[in-house]
Amino acid sequence: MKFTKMHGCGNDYIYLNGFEIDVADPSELAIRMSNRNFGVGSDGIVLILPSEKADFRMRMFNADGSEAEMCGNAIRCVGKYVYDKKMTDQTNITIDTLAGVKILDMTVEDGQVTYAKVDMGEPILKAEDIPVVSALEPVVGEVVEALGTAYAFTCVSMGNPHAITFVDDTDHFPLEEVGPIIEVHEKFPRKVNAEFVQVVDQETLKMRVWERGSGETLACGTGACATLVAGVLNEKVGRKATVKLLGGDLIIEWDEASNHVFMSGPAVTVFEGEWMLG
Ligand SMILES: N[C@@H](CCC[C@H](N)C(=O)O)C(=O)O
Repeated sequence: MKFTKMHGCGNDYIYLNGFEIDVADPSELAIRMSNRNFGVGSDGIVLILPSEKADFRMRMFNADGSEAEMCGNAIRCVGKYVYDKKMTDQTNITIDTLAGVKILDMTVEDGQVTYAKVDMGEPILKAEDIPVVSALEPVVGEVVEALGTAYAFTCVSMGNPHAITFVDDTDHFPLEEVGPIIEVHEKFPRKVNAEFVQVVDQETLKMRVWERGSGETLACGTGACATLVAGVLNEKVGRKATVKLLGGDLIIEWDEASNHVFMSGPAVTVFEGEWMLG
């Protein structure tokens, strides 16, 4: 089975062409392929499929086999995959996800996509739709305790759930200890992606993420979008900012007129391979 390894800011997934192959159990395959010792090694897998609603459809599975509604870094790579492999000759395409149809505007250099801007749609701020158990609306300052410390979270869904808290220093934050506790906290009925964010200035945020189903990753596109929204709601940042992640930078804008969030960032192909284990 042929696969392509790609990343967006170091958030790496294995891309499978669902036009050519039929994957019977993607959850189980995600667990095996993502394993960094016994598999290819990745944060999860992504299936590229035909769609009746859009130009293409994507399904993404975290490293633990759980399916996520949306993935910001993967959707840029799906755009690159279909353009570079000549499955489309358009640089403006639509991709169907469990979080709705998203629109991509791709930059091509020397015949290949290097960068894409994605209309990520409107952020979801209603507690029951995120979902988070909270009486707040929007959910700004929901206190969740982990290891004896109370964290004030702002909760935002970009189709998938995020909980964002602001810290003084992301570099020295004990993410491996706090992240797993927040991910499965009872206030988050569908679990949560947890973002720990340092404000650098009005136009720059630094973020580390503990992803639902994958643990710490080098970047999270939906997480960067949710973080910018949280930054605006907490009056810490303007409506357009650079979100600096361990694996690179994303530019995020929350447009006031449309209420849509736009994410811009790179998409990179690392290698192609053949999976021999069935
Ligand atoms: N890394 C992704 C998000 C992947 C899904 C997430 N772990 C979830 O379960 O919601 C991104 O770039 O958005």
